[in-house]
Amino acid sequence: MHEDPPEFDDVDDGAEQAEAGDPVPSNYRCGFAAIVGRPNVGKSTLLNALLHRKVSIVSPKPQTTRHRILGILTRPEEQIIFVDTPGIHSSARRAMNRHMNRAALSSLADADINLFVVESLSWSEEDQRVLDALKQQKRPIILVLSKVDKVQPRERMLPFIQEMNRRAEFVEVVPLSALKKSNLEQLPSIIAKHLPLSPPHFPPDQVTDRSPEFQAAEIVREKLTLRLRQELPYGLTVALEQFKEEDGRLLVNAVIWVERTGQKAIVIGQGGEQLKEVGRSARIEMSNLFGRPVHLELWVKVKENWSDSEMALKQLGYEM
Ligand SMILES: Nc1nc2c(ncn2[C@@H]2O[C@H](COP(=O)(O)OP(=O)(O)OP(=O)(O)O)[C@@H](O)[C@H]2O)c(=O)[nH]1
Repeated sequence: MHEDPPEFDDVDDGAEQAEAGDPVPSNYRCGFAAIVGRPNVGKSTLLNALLHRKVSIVSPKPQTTRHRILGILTRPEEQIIFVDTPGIHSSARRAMNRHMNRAALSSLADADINLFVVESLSWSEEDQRVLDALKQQKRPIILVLSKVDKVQPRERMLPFIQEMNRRAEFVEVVPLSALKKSNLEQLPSIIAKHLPLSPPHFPPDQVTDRSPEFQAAEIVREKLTLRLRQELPYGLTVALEQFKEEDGRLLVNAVIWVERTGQKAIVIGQGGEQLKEVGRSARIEMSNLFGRPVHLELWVKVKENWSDSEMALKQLGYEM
């Protein structure tokens, strides 16, 4: 069972937003904060909660995020460019998994500060591997202990925090729940202290570097991932064939690429029900995001072993 995604309607956290045209103060700070950790610890949920906007898709299945995604938070005194990264994982046998690890590792090397996300009360060899990679970078690390809403009673956190502090020197340890939006408010100010003095890199109203087309494809992939069981989500990807506006509506055609014919039948479902339901929920989310009606057509096609072919990955839009 998965938890309901948090809502992002006009949340007011009391922080003022910067406006276009405001003069930039000389003590303005701007830089990159990478969000790193093993798969499924809640990195994308954290990014979305910090931005009050969904810029990165979320599912209960590990390895949902496949790309490096920027989420931009602009405030009167700082612009924090968050980098959501794929979960770093040890079994990187397929080309897709190697691409994901590369994307994550290059992000933490480029960041001014790293947010190391660890699920509260849960420590594994995979977490240790991420920490080892982080330590090599010699950048400040904020330890984010995610999903504290699942910890009862809260006192159980204390020995865990002590244990974590023995593993590395963190500039701050922040236990929080991105899902319940608790203890998030202080994080941007803590991060900002470690960013260089610099004018903003992006206009104040820009929230992500990702195009509307990318976001539309990701929405379809999220709905599929939420509905499909077991391994199948890892064997599919979504590519847009059409994304255009006509008479005030958005016309979107997307192809769902799977690796085998048998998978095609599973995605479509009995009597086409599954695909219809995916299309319905994706269309509703796209209409909300783009603020206009959406006509969405989905096609399912087979490209054998696309996830283990560097060439197919490139053709399907994965940066190599
Ligand atoms: N209870 C609880 N669940 C959370 C919280 N944050 C995230 N989750 C859940 O954890 C699961 C994984 O969340 P994601 O944000 O996709 O995790 P991720 O680290 O980006 O995952 P990858 O894409 O695999 O790297 C989802 O089912 C989320 O709803 C939280 O604060 N509390």
